[in-house]
Amino acid sequence: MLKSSDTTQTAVEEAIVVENLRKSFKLRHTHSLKETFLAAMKRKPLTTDFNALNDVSFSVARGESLALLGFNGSGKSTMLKLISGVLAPDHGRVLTRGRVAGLIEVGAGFHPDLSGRENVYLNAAILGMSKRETEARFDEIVAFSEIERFIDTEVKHYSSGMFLRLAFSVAIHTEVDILLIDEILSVGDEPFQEKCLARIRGLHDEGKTLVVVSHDLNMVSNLCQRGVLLRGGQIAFDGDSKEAVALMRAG
Ligand SMILES: Nc1ncnc2c1ncn2[C@@H]1O[C@H](COP(=O)(O)OP(=O)(O)OP(=O)(O)O)[C@@H](O)[C@H]1O
Repeated sequence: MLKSSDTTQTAVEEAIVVENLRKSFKLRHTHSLKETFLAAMKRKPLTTDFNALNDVSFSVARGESLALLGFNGSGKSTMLKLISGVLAPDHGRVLTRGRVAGLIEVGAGFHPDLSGRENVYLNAAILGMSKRETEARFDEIVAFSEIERFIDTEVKHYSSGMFLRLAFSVAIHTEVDILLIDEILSVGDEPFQEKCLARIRGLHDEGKTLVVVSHDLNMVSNLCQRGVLLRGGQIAFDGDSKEAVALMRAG
């Protein structure tokens, strides 16, 4: 089923359709009450709109792996948040088909006062899994994360790597059709990164759709066939991921 505020159907093979997307944020120009007051008196604008993404359109076929590339601040994470539905666009629309799991901010769905065990159930529920489904996969999820000893510890005592391990483990053990992965892989140590990459490749082989953001250009161009290069919130290149990386490196 297609998830969208709009009922227009897309071609069957498309997992994600992004149409004329614009997302702007307000930039504040004052940082104290006094400055705000003085600026208001002088009728100076207190904020200006800044387009993090401006008129971006592309689509991702089912089973495709797409790397979102670009320098710091080019709009990659904003794009992932719009695809996952964490953010709403100011203009345009995003259509997705199937279950979307986003690994966007480490531990974003975690409640600090709950234990790892309770958070597994909470996060799995957020990703659309029933309690019974989670119970059936619980041991596998914890084994993959390799944090068995700490599973009953409150997650506020976890390191960022431990957060990542559990969050990643839950996400890849749920029934997903589209997996969105932001830089977070870099939080894990090398052996865990390798294990995650192998699992992500496995999911792709099974036909899942991937959208990956990473500054590890070699890894991402090996993992993904296609690269979309963002520059200043707009698409500068859309094509072979190795070509996109070469263009990015050229500056
Ligand atoms: N909530 C927000 N409020 C204001 N500005 C924001 C917000 N989120 C993002 N931005 C701005 O939007 C622009 C794009 O940010 P985004 O995080 O999408 O970039 P990015 O390509 O993922 O960068 P990086 O490689 O550094 O992670 C940046 O200039 C950022 O400051």
